[in-house]
Amino acid sequence: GRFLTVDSSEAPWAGGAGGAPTSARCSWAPWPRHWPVSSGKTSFCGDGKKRDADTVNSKQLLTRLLKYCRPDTIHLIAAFSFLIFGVICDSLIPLYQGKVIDMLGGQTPQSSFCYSIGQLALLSLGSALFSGLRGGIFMCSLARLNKRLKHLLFHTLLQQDVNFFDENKPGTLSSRLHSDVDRMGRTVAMNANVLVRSTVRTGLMLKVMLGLSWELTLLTCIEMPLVGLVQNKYSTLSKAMKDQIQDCQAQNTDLASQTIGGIRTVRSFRAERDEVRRYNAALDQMSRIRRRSRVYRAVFLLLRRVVTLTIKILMLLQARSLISSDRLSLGNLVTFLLYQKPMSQSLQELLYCYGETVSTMGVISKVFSYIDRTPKSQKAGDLAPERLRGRVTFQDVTFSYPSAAPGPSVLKSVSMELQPGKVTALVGPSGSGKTSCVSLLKRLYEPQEGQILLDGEPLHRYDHKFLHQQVALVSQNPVLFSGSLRYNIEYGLKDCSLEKIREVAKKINVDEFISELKDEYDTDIGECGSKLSDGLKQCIAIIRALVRDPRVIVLDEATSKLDVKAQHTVLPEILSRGRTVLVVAHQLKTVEEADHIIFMENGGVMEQGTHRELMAQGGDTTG
Ligand SMILES: Nc1ncnc2c1ncn2[C@@H]1O[C@H](COP(=O)(O)OP(=O)(O)OP(=O)(O)O)[C@@H](O)[C@H]1O
Repeated sequence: GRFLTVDSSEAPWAGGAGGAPTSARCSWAPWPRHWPVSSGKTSFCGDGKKRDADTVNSKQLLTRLLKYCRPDTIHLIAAFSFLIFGVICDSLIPLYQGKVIDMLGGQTPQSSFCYSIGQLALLSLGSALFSGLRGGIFMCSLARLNKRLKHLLFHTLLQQDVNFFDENKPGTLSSRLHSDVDRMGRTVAMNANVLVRSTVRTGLMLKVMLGLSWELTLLTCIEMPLVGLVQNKYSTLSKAMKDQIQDCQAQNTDLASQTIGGIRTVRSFRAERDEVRRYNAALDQMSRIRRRSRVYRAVFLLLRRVVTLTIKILMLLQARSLISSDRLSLGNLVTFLLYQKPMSQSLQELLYCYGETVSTMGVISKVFSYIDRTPKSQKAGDLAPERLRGRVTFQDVTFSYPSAAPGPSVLKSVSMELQPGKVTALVGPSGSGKTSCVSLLKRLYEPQEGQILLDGEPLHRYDHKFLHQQVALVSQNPVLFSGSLRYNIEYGLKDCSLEKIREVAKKINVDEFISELKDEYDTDIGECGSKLSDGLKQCIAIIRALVRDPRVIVLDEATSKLDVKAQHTVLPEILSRGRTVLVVAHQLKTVEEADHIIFMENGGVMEQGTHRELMAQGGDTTG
């Protein structure tokens, strides 16, 4: 019935007599007034100004996190009420147990004994019932909070500019989205839960214990500051270890998913052993960090145990003297001892919770920094004209990838024009900047200088959806998603009928082939289209572009995997309706039929003209 759903390795107090808050991070203060870290670098000994800033920052982060719980306010009020009732029952149980033990002597009438047993049973029942209700409601609220945060983070991630994904690896982002958000939710739920439960319980128990023996209570309370001193040191080390483990975990996830995702390449190069070795090396590094972390933990636990045992011995000596001087009955001693363990557990829970919160601050601040990140690219406008001609103009475009090291620009003052109803070919050797031009045309990046115009208007003035519907790209290796053929074709379109898809498929001669498949357009294509041939993948990508009826279509070696017959069927359909067509190619001889050819080299336009003109000027430098 405990809501504190930290797994046993993380919640050491749950481990019985030997349980000690291994991660409780620092001082003996019952509740944190100063979070020692937010960025993960500061310790208790940091300078005052930095600590104040961290404190404010941490408070803001926690307050903000709590705000996300608002939709569950009613549930949380109910859960906290059950929590308080449960704690009251819990705290009274040892008192009644002591009473019953004192009655075992034989002088007490049977009816009083039965009455006390009844009270004890009622309290136990109440404790179990309230704890169960509290746990259930808290769990539901936590699940809802997690869902809310994940939804928000995923939504924000998808809004980011492409450069953000160049800088952040998919494995790291996925780890933030899943494990970090889970941890954030758990921290806030645990904090609130433990704070209320342990504070109420500690207060009630302290009152009863002081009534039984102030000397023994004092000894019980001395334990905490002593343990706090040891924990203070341990917390700093443990925090650094946790950060390292987290980074290492993200790297390992990345490595494994890259290898599994690229299994075909791995297999074809017989690189399985190398990959296993690479993964093993990563695991070894992780083991080394974990081992060091376990050693710190073992030393900490040992020191803690020594303190606890010393206090226990002192308490037994004191109890003996109290009993022999008739200032304490045996029943009262049993009651005291029954209180002592939950009491120190409560304090440990508070400490653990404090430590867990402190170590989660870095995670919370990282997740919020993603949620708060505003895309660096210019906001899209709302231009969506009914008629678009499709004239594209590059005006003195200079561009470097933001994630690249400083160096010469990838595109240097590129100026060119793509005319409606004409096929323009962008030709050049590898690395000359052709794909970069296409990426800018699709507004995946923004040029640092110059601008790109569509029908005379800068691209950023167009509505985001409209622009991507009007400017379609078909690449050599189109990215398809797991799901059906139809899902992939109508990807991102809300109102695409099967008839429309069929119509386009017929025009490029693949409808018959698809209709012969078992589930026709609902056929599952496997992960990333792995069940399709490369040629069919390109056909699907072409249909996906054409059902949008774009005015500008970019073919980045898009028909390279189609046979000659298929190419001759597909191309007229692409060129129809007076579209602006941009074909990207490496060699002049593959674009003989283009109306206009732009030859690029080293990020600049070297020459342009018809095929005949360019051949007359010296031909294809790429051979
Ligand atoms: N995401 C990126 N981040 C940093 N640099 C990049 C990125 N993509 C491409 N580049 C660099 O930009 C330059 C131009 O690359 P681009 O892909 O535009 O050339 P390309 O002509 O299309 O080559 P290819 O024909 O081989 O596709 C290259 O030096 C490349 O290394």
